[in-house]
Amino acid sequence: MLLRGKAAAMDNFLQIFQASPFLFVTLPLLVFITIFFFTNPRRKLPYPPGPKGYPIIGNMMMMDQLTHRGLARLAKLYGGLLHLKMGAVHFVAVSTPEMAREVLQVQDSVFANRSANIAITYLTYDRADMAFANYGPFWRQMRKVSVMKLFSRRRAESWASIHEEVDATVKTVTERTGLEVNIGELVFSLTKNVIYRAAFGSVSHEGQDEFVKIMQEFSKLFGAFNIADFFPWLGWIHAQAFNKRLARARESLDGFIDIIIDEHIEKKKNVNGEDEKDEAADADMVDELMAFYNEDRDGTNNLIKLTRDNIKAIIMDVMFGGTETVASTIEWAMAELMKSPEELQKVQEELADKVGLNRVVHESDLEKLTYLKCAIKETLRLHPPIPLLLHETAEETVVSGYKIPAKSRVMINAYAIGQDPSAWEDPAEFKPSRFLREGAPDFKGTDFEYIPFGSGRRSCPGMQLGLYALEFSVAHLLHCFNWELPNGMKATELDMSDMFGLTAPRASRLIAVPSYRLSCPLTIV
Ligand code: HEM
Repeated sequence: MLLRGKAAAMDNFLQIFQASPFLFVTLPLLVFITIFFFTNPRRKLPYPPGPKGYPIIGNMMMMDQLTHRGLARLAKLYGGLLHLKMGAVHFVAVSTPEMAREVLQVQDSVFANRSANIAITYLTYDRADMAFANYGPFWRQMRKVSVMKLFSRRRAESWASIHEEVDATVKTVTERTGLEVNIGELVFSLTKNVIYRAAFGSVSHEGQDEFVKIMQEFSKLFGAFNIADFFPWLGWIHAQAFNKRLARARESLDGFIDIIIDEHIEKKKNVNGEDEKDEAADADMVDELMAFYNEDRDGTNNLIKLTRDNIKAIIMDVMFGGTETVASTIEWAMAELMKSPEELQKVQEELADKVGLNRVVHESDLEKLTYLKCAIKETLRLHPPIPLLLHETAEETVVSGYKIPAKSRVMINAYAIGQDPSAWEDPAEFKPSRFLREGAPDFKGTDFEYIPFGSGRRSCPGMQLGLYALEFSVAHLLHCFNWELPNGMKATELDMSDMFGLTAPRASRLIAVPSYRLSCPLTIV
């Protein structure tokens, strides 16, 4: 009886399936998905430790903690891998060399995307550049063009503009001996001129001032708070005003660079045959990039295509990547050395010893200036100009037993890592001699306790150029001049606080009084 009942129930069950083949397919699928969901080992994994957030808004009340110093403080409480949730977005902060190795080496490909907010996406022509493009074939192409054409050693060496601009800076300082010099403004102007000339080949100061204004507005917009970045469905709240500002900023850049691109196209048309060789020798970055633009249009090069938007966005990368980073490091190096007079003396003695005081420093002298190089390395450890490396996960992954969701914004804290007490003795002290010892960490990107230029696929392509500009400028400023703090200020009174933005420059500009140090009159070679 019971068996007959069971058989009847089974018959009914099969009849339902026969009547509905759709159910026949979907039900097992649903069962499979449910089993997979509940047995997926990652589902049970926790997020990395972090402060508890509120429903919906998560940790948004801690927005002001998303700086290199704020995150370093939180890392002391929660560890080297920290999780925060801002609205709908997951944030992960990496603050120890071990965790940096995990994300920049072991799982490099998962962490190689770049996070970009709405403003960055719009202002980079929908990420048409290298710095904000996600990792993939397009980024590889942009990186290849940039490395081949803009950052190669051959090109770095041909950047006579570094020499000319450093000479001009030394001349300016010579005219101000005995007077206060704003070192911050001086070196910002130096690096801005170098990069501007390298990019556009022009020295027009009128154009530069306009361009600097455009860059400043871009910089503000890159970092501006926009609720839509955290709650996409709330974008309408101040979208109109914000979007108008974005559109105005991009129009100004278009107006500026389109004219330069058109001029370069005209120049190219007027150059032919033999002249072309001379032109190639002093080609600026727009010339180099335009070559790909033209080749593509002629149909002779199908490998790399560059649109106008690509060219504009890459030029912005170089401007942002190369100006403030180098300028703020020169200023920090001068400040740290003035704060430690015995270290300053060692660097200046080395300059007197290896170069002498009868001529200025030449490029070939740099190799001999070991202690100066150590002082610059130490400056980059204490003050990495890009303190937070901003990456994004391409897919969900697991680090150290913690779940990291796809599209998490990952902030690798180069500042906190450079001060990690397990990797550095007396981490807060300025001690260039630590880089003298055999096996001391190097910039190469394989020593994860020291990553001022990043590491792995997204590491800085302008490193060689940046280091060269840094060493050459600091060597000149310390070789040609002695420096005193103004108004009898003691070295210990020097304010060493920093600001947080895309870079971390000094909060107050370094002011000092130069006196001429060479035993010969200044002859610029
Ligand atoms: C003191 C000098 C410099 C320092 C410390 C520095 C540091 C860095 C760092 C930390 C990154 C990000 C790495 C990452 O996300 O993992 C980076 C990326 C970049 N840097 Fe530099 N940089 C310097 C100079 C320069 C110069 C002179 C240029 C160009 C002329 C430049 C162009 C770039 C570009 C285009 C990127 C983006 C690369 C990509 O996303 O693929 N940098 N830099």
